[in-house]
Amino acid sequence: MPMLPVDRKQVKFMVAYLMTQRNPIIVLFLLIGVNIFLQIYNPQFIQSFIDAAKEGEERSALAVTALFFLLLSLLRQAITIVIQYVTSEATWKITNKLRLDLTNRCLAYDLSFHNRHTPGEMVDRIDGDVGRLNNFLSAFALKVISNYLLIAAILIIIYVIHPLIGAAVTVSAVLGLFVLNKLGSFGSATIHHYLAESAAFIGFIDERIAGREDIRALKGERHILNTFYSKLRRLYRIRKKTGTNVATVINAGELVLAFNMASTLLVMGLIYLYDTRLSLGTMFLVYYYMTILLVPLKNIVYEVSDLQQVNASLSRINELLNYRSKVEDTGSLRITEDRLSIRFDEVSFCYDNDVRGIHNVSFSIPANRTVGIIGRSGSGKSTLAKLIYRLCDAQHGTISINGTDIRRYGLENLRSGIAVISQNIELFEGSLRENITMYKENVSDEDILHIIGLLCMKAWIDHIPEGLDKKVERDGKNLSAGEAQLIAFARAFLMKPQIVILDEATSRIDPVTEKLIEGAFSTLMKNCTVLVIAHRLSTIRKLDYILIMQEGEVIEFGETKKLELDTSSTYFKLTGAGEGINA
Ligand SMILES: Nc1ncnc2c1ncn2[C@@H]1O[C@H](COP(=O)(O)OP(=O)(O)OP(=O)(O)O)[C@@H](O)[C@H]1O
Repeated sequence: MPMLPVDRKQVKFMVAYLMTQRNPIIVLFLLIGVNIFLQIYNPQFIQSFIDAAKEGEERSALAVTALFFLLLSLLRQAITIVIQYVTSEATWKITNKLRLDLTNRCLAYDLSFHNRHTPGEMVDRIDGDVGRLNNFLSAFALKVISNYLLIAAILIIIYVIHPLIGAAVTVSAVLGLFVLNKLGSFGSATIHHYLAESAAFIGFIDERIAGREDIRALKGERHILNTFYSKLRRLYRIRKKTGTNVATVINAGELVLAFNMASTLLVMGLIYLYDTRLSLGTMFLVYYYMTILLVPLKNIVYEVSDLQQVNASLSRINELLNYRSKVEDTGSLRITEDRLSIRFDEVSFCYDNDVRGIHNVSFSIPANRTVGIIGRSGSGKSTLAKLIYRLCDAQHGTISINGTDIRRYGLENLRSGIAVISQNIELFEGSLRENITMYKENVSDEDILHIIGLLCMKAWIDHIPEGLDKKVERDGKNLSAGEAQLIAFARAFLMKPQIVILDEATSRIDPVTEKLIEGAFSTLMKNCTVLVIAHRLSTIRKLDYILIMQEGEVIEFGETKKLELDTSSTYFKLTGAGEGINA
């Protein structure tokens, strides 16, 4: 198809998705074929009608011809409705699969990807871009295909009727298509630019709305509104430019078609004057075909702008699907042991913006032992957790579990054994049960209540009249921060992890509940290797090991008991200096 300014890779990609709905698409092509046949065949009744009327045919015979014309027109309309239904059904299935694939990929991508793309931007890609693609497939792709088939069929039939007129119409149509094709690529770059800016704008709004409470508390509204306004102005300017380009394409296309139609009609008139074999009915038939021909050609002009948007959306979808995660899931080993040791060997990691996460970190935690990690804010404590969980991979050094590099384990298998509980707890709209089980259907209420009991949270759940059926609102709005943390604990221990990472996990719980929970932890964590990231020394005193971070480096690592007695150790000085102090 000469009109499609879509690159080959994107066509290949779309074909792969279209193939998932092979049968409905075959049915569609058959229906489109019948539809085109009727469009070509039906006008011949008009030709017969005109010629018969001119020759004084009986009224009843004329009425039969007219009736056939009407019946076939009705049949064509019915087929058009079926085509629309099957198309919309198939395209929804295709684009929903694409939405699912994109969401899955985005969830699996590494930290570096998520650092670069805000959630709002991803929503625009997964829903906005795929939505545009859906419109393209349902309202456009099939229309374009039928348009081209119809153009070809009309040209053939006009050739059959009169080769010279056929040649004139073909020259006119090919010229028209050539010019439209040239117009098609005009403005594609501005549309791409507009879509990228619009996604970033949605990301901006999303982030500001999420941070509304802090913005209000810190009186940041004025600044936010000013930035919002300047971004809107920028978007408006780009949109104006894009709109001008699209309008130019449509108007220029219309002009080309009008000129083409007029000149072809002139040529046809001349041929009619000199060729006495041509009847009035035949001339009307050719004219009728020409008017039908104008419809797909005009459609193509209007759809050029849609196509440009889809082209831009397709390349953005492809970009998202083809992103090469820096955390590659190439390992095939499975963790089979219950007891897991963790070892860091000269591990260094830098974030994308060249910020040093950790540098040359080495330590070793034996299986089923506990380690408390302390250090000033930004010293790299959470980075250690992200590396063990493989949200990102170290650029240097090796992290191993039971002596094997963690990159050699399957990612899902590795993560399934690690529970990370942090301050940022994500809760979802649904029941308390769903939020604890994370939608796993094979977890019974008894299992949940057992864990809740072990975590000494029974009094809390008994206090809730609806129990596990309690409705949790979006983002856990109807729960306190402490309650959200309790849910996170239940959620984590329900998965029976072998490694538990607590990143400031009890910071929002009241001191009485914290004491209760700490007691429960010691039972639950007996069979786990545990890393506790903390700001308060009291939280980690009872743990087996202490690791002190400073500016991305480990400045001390050792057994708590030994460090407590070593007067030269940083830990000794810290505990001597008192509570609540960071290294
Ligand atoms: N996603 C990120 N992208 C870029 N830099 C980051 C990212 N996360 C952390 N950093 C940077 O890496 C360094 C270590 O951060 P990390 O979160 O590990 O510190 P931390 O000791 O856990 O701090 P806190 O106690 O405040 O949680 C900091 O300088 C921080 O700015």
